[in-house]
Amino acid sequence: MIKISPSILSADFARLGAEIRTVEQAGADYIHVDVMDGHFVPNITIGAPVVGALRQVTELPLDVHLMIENPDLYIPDFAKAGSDIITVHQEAVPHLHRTVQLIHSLGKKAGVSINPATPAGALEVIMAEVDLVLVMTVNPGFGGQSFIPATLNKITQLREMIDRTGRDIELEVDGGVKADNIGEIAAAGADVFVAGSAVFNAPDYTQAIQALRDNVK
Ligand SMILES: O=C(CO)[C@H](O)[C@H](O)COP(=O)(O)O
Ligand SMILES: [Fe+2]
Repeated sequence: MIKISPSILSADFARLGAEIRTVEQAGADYIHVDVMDGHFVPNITIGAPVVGALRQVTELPLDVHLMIENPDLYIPDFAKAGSDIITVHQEAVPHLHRTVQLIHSLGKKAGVSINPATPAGALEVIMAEVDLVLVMTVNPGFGGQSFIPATLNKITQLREMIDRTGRDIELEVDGGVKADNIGEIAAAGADVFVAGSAVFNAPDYTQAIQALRDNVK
């Protein structure tokens, strides 16, 4: 069973509460929240207060993707605001094991993400500790970009690494996921799919989420 995590980056920020309710009714499994600081990535989005506001309008797990430098400074705020999964970037963190321990100490699931140019092997040692691996399939910073096909092989490698642990680790893919490519991404081994523009730019969110599911064998 796959999971769909609509990214609110492509939602109407002026009507965020209504957008979240609509996408929840449309069959979303998670709500993906993209946090950007203008340093790790060339864009600025939202912070913990917005996560706290979203927590009031949905029961769905909040899947918080931190594209920020020094995440240890802000992880307690995101945990308190009601995040369920907190994902940091391997490239942004000097002491990844310590950061994963911090997330777990706050009672949250810990995810680690890698950029398109970072090899799968960068996660080998931390794999025993994480709950979720997030593979960026576009360069982080913006919604609506095209899937980078060279990342498919990395998804296969990470699936093998996860299976070797024998642990229940989710393999999430983020960037350029559409109904016409989700099948091959799922075949490579991913089981959680972030979809921003594919859902929020569609006229009917229920149909858009169903179209994603229908293309996975
Ligand atoms: O982390 C992200 C960008 O850095 C977003 O989650 C991602 O781009 C989703 O948007 P889309 O599905 O439109 O590609
Ligand atoms: Fe994201």
